[in-house]
Amino acid sequence: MNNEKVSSFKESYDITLKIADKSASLVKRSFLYFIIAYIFQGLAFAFFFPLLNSIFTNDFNLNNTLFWFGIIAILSIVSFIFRWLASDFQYSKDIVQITHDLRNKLGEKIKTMPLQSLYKYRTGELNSILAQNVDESILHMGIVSGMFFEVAIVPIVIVIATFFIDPAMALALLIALPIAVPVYKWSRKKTKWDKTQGAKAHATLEADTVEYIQGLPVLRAVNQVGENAQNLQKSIGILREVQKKGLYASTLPMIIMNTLVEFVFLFVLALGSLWIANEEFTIGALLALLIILGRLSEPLANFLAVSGVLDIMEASFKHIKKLLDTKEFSIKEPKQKPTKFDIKFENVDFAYEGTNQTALKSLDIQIKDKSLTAIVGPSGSGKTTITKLIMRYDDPQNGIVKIGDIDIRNMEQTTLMSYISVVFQDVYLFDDTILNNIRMGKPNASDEEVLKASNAAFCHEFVSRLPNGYETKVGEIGGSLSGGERQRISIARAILKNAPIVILDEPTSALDTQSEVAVQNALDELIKDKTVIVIAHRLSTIAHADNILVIEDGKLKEKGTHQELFKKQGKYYSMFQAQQRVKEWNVKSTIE
Ligand SMILES: Nc1ncnc2c1ncn2[C@@H]1O[C@H](COP(=O)(O)OP(=O)(O)OP(=O)(O)O)[C@@H](O)[C@H]1O
Repeated sequence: MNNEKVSSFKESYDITLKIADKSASLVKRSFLYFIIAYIFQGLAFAFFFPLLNSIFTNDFNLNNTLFWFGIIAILSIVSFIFRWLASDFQYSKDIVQITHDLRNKLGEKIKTMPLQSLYKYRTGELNSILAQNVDESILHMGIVSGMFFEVAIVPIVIVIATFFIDPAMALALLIALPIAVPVYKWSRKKTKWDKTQGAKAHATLEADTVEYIQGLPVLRAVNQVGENAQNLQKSIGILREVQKKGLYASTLPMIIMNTLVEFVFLFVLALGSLWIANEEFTIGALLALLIILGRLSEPLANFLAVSGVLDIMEASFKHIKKLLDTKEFSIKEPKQKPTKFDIKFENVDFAYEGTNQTALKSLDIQIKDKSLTAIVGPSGSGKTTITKLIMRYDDPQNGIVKIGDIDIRNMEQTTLMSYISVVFQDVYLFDDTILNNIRMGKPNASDEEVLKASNAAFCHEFVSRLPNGYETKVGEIGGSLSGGERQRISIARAILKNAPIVILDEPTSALDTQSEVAVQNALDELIKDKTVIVIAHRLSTIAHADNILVIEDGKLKEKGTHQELFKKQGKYYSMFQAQQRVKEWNVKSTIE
């Protein structure tokens, strides 16, 4: 448990500046002001010795006393001004701006990073980085930095300044150091594990909760609600354990530190009394020493109480940095835009990260502009992977994917995606109005354009039956839209987008016959004059395709029209025959 490495202050400082990014100079300025403020405060404390000595002396001199009062007052005022200037950064809009910029930067990263890298994160994890970690790192930094500089600088300045006034007193002040430093280090080490684990446990709980709620309908269907609730319960239990340990870990060092301060107090009092008795020390000096010790004990205890926050910050920083460091797609120069929309795979090899199995092997395929191409093949043969690479899910390890003879790596991601519409089997509807759900295909579309697309996708009739028509919120009607209706909304989106390439992951395969006819009519509208790629599971639906690509084990096995492939009596033929047999068998068993 205690093997967690505590970062050095230099490491923490560097990562802080990296996170603050273009506001790094504000952070540096604030830190510098804190350092100046606490140097002045330390000096003010150190001058308590001459002040109290001049008060508790036999030959009291008012001018002398006022002089030291004046010096302390000036130092305190200067310290106050610099603390104010440093804190201005904490409480002013700067820190909120850094938090805002960081969230935007992370959001931009999520938007542009390869989907392959994105999918390694669980939804709840990203949630937790954007919402919780950003606040934990930046906002906490503002609060803790002042405390940290106070504890780190004031004692050092006091000891150094005292050394020039009275070396014996400086040594007396140092007696707490050999114990305080190890207690601090021990405390940091002890809380480190718990805080790191705490952040992890929070992120896991959040991810488990999101997944549990999202998967609830499926879990209910397979009667596994209780089983999965156990997982969620486990995450809750782990968080409780970590929090319990965390509290224990931070309380013990605090008690020890407070006790230590009290012992140092007693020790200095005893030593001071002895020196006074031997006339080696004045009452004033002893009083000054006790005042300084009393003044130091409070920030020391406070800092120890919040030093665990440094670990929380560090854990948050690490999560943020990992996300920021994720590789981005590099856009090759010169950036280009295609004028036609045929698609080519030239000798493409692709393996998913973390697997040693190639999903696509030396794949060469050509999809003609404004043609309908079907991709068929056994489950796991690589059909979906082909469509993912067209959308630049990730770059292939070898080979090139081209649209209109241009390497897609020469296109901006947004440009590339503007050329492609996708209709999946599962349609995701956002919790917004039906109108806005369709408008997503073209955010600046007028209401008229949206209605036209809706009509073309055969949505109008069922939308008119909804309580508030197009203004009905998807959340309000819950899951009451049928699969076919959801499909048609997604087709309306695609019609509105009017992209030259359309990818269909056989959207009708899960529908009943009536819905299938409606969706098919909508699709016919969508694919007019487009480069269309259909991932087909039921071969009977793609007999009319201009070209059929048969994929097996990540390679192109056959290509041609239905008639050509049928005549060839190869893989396609045997797949077709097998499906026909299943169909006949289904019909027979229904009749019987
Ligand atoms: N995210 C992923 N990580 C690792 N391997 C993956 C991932 N997605 C797919 N694969 C693997 O890549 C290979 C090709 O998968 P792909 O989804 O392209 O097949 P498919 O032909 O579309 O299958 P299906 O018809 O069942 O949808 C399979 O071996 C699959 O297990």
